[in-house]
Amino acid sequence: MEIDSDVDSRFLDGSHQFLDWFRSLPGATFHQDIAIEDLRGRSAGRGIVAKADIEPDTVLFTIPRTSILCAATSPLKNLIPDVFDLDNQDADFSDDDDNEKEDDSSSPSQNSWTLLILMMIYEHLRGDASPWKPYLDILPATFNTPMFWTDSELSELQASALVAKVGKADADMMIASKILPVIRAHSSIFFPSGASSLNDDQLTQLAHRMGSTIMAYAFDLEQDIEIPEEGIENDDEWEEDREGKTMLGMVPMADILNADAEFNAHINHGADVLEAVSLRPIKAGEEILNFYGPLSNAELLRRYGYVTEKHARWDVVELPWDLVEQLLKERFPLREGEWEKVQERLRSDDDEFEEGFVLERSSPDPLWTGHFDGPAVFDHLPEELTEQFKLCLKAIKKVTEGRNILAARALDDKGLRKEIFFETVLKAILTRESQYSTKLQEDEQLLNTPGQITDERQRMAVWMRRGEKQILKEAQTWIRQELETIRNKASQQEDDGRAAKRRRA
Ligand SMILES: C[S@@+](CC[C@H](N)C(=O)[O-])C[C@H]1O[C@@H](n2cnc3c(N)ncnc32)[C@H](O)[C@@H]1O
Repeated sequence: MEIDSDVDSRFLDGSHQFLDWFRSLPGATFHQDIAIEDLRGRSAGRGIVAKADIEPDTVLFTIPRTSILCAATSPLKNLIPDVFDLDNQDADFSDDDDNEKEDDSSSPSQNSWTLLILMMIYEHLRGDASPWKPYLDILPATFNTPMFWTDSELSELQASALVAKVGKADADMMIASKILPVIRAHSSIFFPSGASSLNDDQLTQLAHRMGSTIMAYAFDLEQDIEIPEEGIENDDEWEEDREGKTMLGMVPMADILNADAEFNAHINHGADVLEAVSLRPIKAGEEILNFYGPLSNAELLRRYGYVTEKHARWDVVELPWDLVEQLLKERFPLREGEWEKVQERLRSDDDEFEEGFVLERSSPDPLWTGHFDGPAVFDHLPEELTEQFKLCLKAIKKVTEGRNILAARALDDKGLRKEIFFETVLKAILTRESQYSTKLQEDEQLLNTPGQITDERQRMAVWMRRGEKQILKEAQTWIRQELETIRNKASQQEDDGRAAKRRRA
């Protein structure tokens, strides 16, 4: 990547000023053997790199809680207390999973996510007066998340379910209903006399920028109060909350750490400080890496705007039920009107019925050292899919009052049912594969031929869709093996039956 020398020196100045500011915070520490480095050459922005070998359990840096930008520290909370008073709003976002308003981006009530956007906009507009200025200066102004992609860039995602999750329209609605009205109602606070105001378009853009920064940089501050003792297996703490239900904060320095599926550092959350600690020996020159969670590359791209080879182990692909259902309709021809009844029965229990299923490998969580102890393997189909398939057979039997012999037999005979199940899912997977406009080999060739892809967004899109196609291929191989086992077993049973007959004769 070519880097303009002016931009370059501003980038370096930004890092220096930020580090000076950070070091001056009461209670902050920054280990002498680490440094903030320019990693733009590999499209990774800033990162922290070891300058000498580092022992495990070394405190790499310490962040005083007072330096975190969140509802507990932001002066905005005292300036507009009503807006921050979540208890007295229509929607309670505390921890009620069933609260429907929680996802309602058109409701005016706030959540921890929108409040942090407001705090960041406020601090940004304060300019030099903001105590977080050197920190805000190094936060990104542009993003590589698909939210900011053009239609033509988005088309590179092809048939990925990510297309439906980009969420630009929802974000626009959230900004229009929750952010702009608050700023306009308190314009003297956001734009004190002398400060030039921003029009709605400019404010909307600023809110998008802050929202995307939070998505990729903020930490969930409530779940992490306890310091983990024995590593992080089975610990949900990396499942950072981006749905607005918990207290989010911007944590200077902790968010300079890049991350990968194999990592070597962890942020411990203490009562007064947060500490970055090495999990294992780190060699001089190695990047210090955090962990953002067991995320697929599609999810990594959606939230953080990057993809990595190691995260491919958690790649997923969605299989819509419609594809399976269509094949069942062909396999079990029914009389006019009967199929609609089957569909109705299946959907009669809203809680049980699934519109789609996620195909994924079995992949153990990383060890507390940040390593894996085994490969990710495709070795199962979702249980819920097997269950829904069986429910569909039951619905066919019921609707046809037992007239459909195949459905009735498949319900009684587990082996036959399994065979029909795998055959159907295999065909559905082949159809799903054909929804992508290029084949796996073409994507591989694109990625492996130097000069074929010059655009970073295109590279990430091809990388991500190739990962989904790889799962589809692995699923086919696994299902074919399962089918072979089932058929071998059935023919063995037939042979045994014939041999027994001969013996009796
Ligand atoms: C919390 S920030 C980390 C610091 C960031 N590199 C910066 O310059 O401000 C998260 C962002 O860093 C980038 N990032 C993190 N890990 C990365 C990796 N392994 N490879 C490439 N980019 C990465 C992504 O752009 C992501 O949205």
